[in-house]
Amino acid sequence: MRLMVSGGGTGGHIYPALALIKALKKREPDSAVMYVGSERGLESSIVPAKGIPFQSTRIQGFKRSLSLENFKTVYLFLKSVHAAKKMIRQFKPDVVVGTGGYVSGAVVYAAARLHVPTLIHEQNSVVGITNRFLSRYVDRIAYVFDAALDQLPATKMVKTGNPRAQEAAEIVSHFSWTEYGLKDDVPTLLIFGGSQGALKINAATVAAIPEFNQRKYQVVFVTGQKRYDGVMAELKDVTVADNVVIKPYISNMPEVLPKVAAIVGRAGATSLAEITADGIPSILIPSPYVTANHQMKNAQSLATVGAAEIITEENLSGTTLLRKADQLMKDDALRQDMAAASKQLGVPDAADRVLDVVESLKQTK
Ligand SMILES: CC(=O)N[C@H]1[C@@H](OP(=O)(O)OP(=O)(O)OC[C@H]2O[C@@H](n3ccc(=O)[nH]c3=O)[C@H](O)[C@@H]2O)O[C@H](CO)[C@@H](O)[C@@H]1O
Repeated sequence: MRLMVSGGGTGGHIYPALALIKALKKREPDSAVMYVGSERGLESSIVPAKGIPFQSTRIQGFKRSLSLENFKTVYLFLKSVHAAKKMIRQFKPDVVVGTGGYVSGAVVYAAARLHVPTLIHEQNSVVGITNRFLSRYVDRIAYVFDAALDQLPATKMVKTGNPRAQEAAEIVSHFSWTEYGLKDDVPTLLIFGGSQGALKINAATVAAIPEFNQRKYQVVFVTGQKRYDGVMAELKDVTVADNVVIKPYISNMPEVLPKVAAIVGRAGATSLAEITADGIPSILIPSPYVTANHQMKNAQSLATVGAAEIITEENLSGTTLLRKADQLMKDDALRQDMAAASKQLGVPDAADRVLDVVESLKQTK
């Protein structure tokens, strides 16, 4: 198999693509892979660091208001389609897969124009702008939430789940909290605001730290790479006790997650795929800044079955965060019930399901 994959901008689009590549390499070790990302997205550092062949192109998103920048966006899109066609002619993929983000718009569109079989993966319950555009041109659409069904062409849809769920479910973790200076026999609460960190979650956590210092559980607070210095500056005069650790980013999340007792986080689709694959209880604070409030819908799919609790960003403060965190961390039975409900939603063979679709597309060539 020669597979070209494109997805980017943010971790939620990149990690499913990487999980798919991992599953392909396991199934067909001789397969060749090319990842095409944007020059400035997170993928330009994450993907090459994994030793995966990576090519990039310059691209940007549309501004919602009428703006001259939008002419530049169209220009960069057309230029990227041209560049992607060149990459496709060179690499000669059997199939091209897009996992979302502007860059995948250009690459998958280019592939469809060149009559290379195409598949897109939609992680969310509300379809993103890129996948909405691509849905007219691609051969198949892999999806996670049934809510996406009536937003896309029914004949192309295949339910697969999110490939990252399989990576999370299959990992044999040797991670120890001692690597963070913490203990392995104390329950750990992981707080993180998606792949880039979230200002409001960071502010509430900073406010709660003096109280977390007194708790019998441990707290790992991940700020987001770019927000770390700001958080540390705010905590300049605050004592951070031994049971609290602050990190800018966790690069081995699948290893860390199985050792986590509960999560406080955003409700990005890829995070939720991991959380449910591992069966982890969570307190979700959906980002209100995303298309059609889709994180709230993602979060509700967990909350309605008792797998998660929701705090709206409006109601988020150090006090509300602490109250919910205490409730969960002090009640082992509640955590167990939520964990079981969470696991019910997991799709631990999602990557294989996507690969099956990829293989079937190759046959159509
Ligand atoms: C603001 C925004 O547009 N967010 C979207 C973005 O979120 P975002 O990029 O935050 O995506 P998710 O929360 O879905 O996934 C984050 C990914 O980053 C990983 N991670 C995170 C922190 C860390 O320290 N280390 C690490 O590896 C997580 O394990 C996960 O694999 O893409 C998702 C699609 O999947 C959407 O549902 C989200 O609405």
